[in-house]
Amino acid sequence: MRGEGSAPTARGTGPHPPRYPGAPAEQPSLDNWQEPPHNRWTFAHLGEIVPSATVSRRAPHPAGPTSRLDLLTAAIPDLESRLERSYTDAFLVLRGGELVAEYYRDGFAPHDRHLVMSVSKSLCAIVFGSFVDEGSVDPSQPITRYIPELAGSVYDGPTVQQLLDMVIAVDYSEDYVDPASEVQTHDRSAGWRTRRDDDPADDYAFLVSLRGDGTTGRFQYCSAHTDVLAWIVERVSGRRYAELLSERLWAKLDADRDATITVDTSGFGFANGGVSCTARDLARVGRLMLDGGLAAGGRVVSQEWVDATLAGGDPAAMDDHFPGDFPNGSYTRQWWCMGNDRSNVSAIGIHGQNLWLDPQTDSVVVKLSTWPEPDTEEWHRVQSRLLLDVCEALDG
Ligand SMILES: NCCCCCC(=O)NCCCCCC(=O)O
Repeated sequence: MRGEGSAPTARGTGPHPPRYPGAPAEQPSLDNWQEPPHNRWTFAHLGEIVPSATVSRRAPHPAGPTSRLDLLTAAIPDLESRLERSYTDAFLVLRGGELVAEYYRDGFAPHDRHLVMSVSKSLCAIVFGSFVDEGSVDPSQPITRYIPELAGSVYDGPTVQQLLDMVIAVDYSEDYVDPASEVQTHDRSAGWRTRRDDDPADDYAFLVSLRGDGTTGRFQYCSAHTDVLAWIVERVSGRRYAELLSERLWAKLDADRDATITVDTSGFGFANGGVSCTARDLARVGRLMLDGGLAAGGRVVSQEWVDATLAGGDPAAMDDHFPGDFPNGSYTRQWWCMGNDRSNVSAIGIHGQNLWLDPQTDSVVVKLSTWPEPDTEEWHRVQSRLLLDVCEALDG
């Protein structure tokens, strides 16, 4: 992956996959995108360079909420008001192949994409699992075997499996509302907030800057770890993460719509939180998990990978902080495992995003929301109570 087409990098983090095959060393940027040879590519990918709005072919949106909840309301009469009160934009229940219920708030339609925040992490893990399956990544190996540029960082020593399970002590505050937190520096490096002069040049450079005390084994939620996973699959394939997410997952879902992922100035997809997609397409991802890694377009990831995810991780590794009331909860391969008697497993994103699996009823529940706060114990409780009530209604 070196030489022609390798993207220039922030010092010490490259090479990275080129934005497009055959791109010269100087990659497309805000300063050169209108010039050849970049314009051949940028004119068809402008959203990666200049913020772009969607011009919907369906405008205006239908007035009022779209709601089909009748199969659940006998068991949960106040379902619609609970969805409203928990700032739901989209809600969907799929049992086997049957669409049992669907709800979209006023102003949000089934074809609208919604930011899924850290649900993106669980999508990344599926892509990552496909690389493990084919033998190009070995989770027992040190992270620096794949990304030597991480030598000297917190990632110098831990294994890939520890990265997947987030059991690395890292100087990274995941306090979303603290301007001094690392998660906000991470956001700025990735183009999610206005840059400051001394910020790392891009997400790769941010990852290289992270430090820790060298201990492993205790769960510490850290969004940066997912971007390292994405970096690893980029490095072993020589392809951009956005392309890998498309080829290895999205293209196999028979999805209604393309998903999107935000990119930084180097074109690196924000694997930990930057995916947007429709509720129905996200439900297709849940389906493939319950179907042992098989999607409409063929096998995505092995049954073994899926089984290991659904089996859960080590509850003893968790701190007391698990979203909702799940004392036996665990985290493995970028999924939250509730450790309850239903064996629920979920992809979770701040502000109320859930891709919730209920193996007992072979059901997937998607809830996409816009809670006014990113992440409070109380909101997680409200959300998980609702999701559990839906599962219990499906039992009946
Ligand atoms: N800054 C970019 C996006 C970060 C998205 C973070 C996210 O969605 N996190 C989910 C946290 C889940 C619950 C964690 C907890 O309660 O411990």
